[in-house]
Amino acid sequence: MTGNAVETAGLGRRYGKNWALRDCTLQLPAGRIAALVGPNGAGKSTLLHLMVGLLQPSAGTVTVFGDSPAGSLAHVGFVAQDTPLYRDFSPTELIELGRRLNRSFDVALAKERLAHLGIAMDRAVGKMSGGQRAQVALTLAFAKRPRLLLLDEPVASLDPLARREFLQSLMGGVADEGTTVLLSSHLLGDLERVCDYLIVLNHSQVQVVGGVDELIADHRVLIGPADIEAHGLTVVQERRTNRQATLLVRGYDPNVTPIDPQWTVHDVNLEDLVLAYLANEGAFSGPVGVRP
Ligand SMILES: Nc1ncnc2c1ncn2[C@@H]1O[C@H](COP(=O)(O)OP(=O)(O)OP(=O)(O)O)[C@@H](O)[C@H]1O
Repeated sequence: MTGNAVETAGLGRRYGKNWALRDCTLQLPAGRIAALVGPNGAGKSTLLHLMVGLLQPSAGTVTVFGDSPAGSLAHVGFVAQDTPLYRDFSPTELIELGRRLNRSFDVALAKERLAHLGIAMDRAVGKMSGGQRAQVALTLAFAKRPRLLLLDEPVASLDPLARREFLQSLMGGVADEGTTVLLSSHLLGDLERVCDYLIVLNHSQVQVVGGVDELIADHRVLIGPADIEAHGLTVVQERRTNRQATLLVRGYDPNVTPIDPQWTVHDVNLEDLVLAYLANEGAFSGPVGVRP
């Protein structure tokens, strides 16, 4: 599938005088598994709620597969942070509800997944553990066979085994169906394993957006003696001790910007990259590394 699953332009949402999300312009290309990361209160849930039309923008626009959020709802699966389900309903009843509400609802997939997870089909979800409830909510979202799956911290309440199972089925599902996924989480290690696109929000604004491979390729860690500089490079994060300097830089190309040979150059991983940007929130006011 080509094109963008989601496009936002100047999107913002305000509560009173405070912006929960501000001037957010981004594209999420179809078929990607995207990580949405940022500190508490950065605006991640707000962005997801705007994408499904649960919130209305105070500024700007958001489209999903070229349509309004309301117009594209049939193609979107959403699991909110608190996995809201009808607490008195059992999985059997929720599956029946899903089938009646969505013509494409995959009853067999839902039943198989819950059986595989050992979840009681006739027990009210209100009596289940938080992790089991999360699994039921995720299963219902999967079974809708959406083109876009929006997940707000879906693995937070899952145990390590369940987390791995969930992430594997997520990758499998996307490979099979071409589903676009946007997944908010604080677990950077998990995200690194499954995501190929990254959106970093910080203080209500987009700080980084782009393909993970392109972003990794565009950044390097330089390590050298404490007293040398890296002239001509964009430094995202700089740490100096008495003996050593460690810089995370963007756009390093040895053919364009020769550096002091005392620097050693190292690759970055996603976790280092995200943490460097989050630690240096003031340095960049708009998105960087935009190469979908
Ligand atoms: N209903 C509301 N009324 C007032 N302010 C709100 C409301 N919902 C969110 N906010 C504020 O908007 C900002 C963004 O909140 P949001 O829930 O989108 O952040 P988040 O990145 O999802 O955070 P977390 O990682 O803690 O879930 C926060 O400062 C929050 O206090």
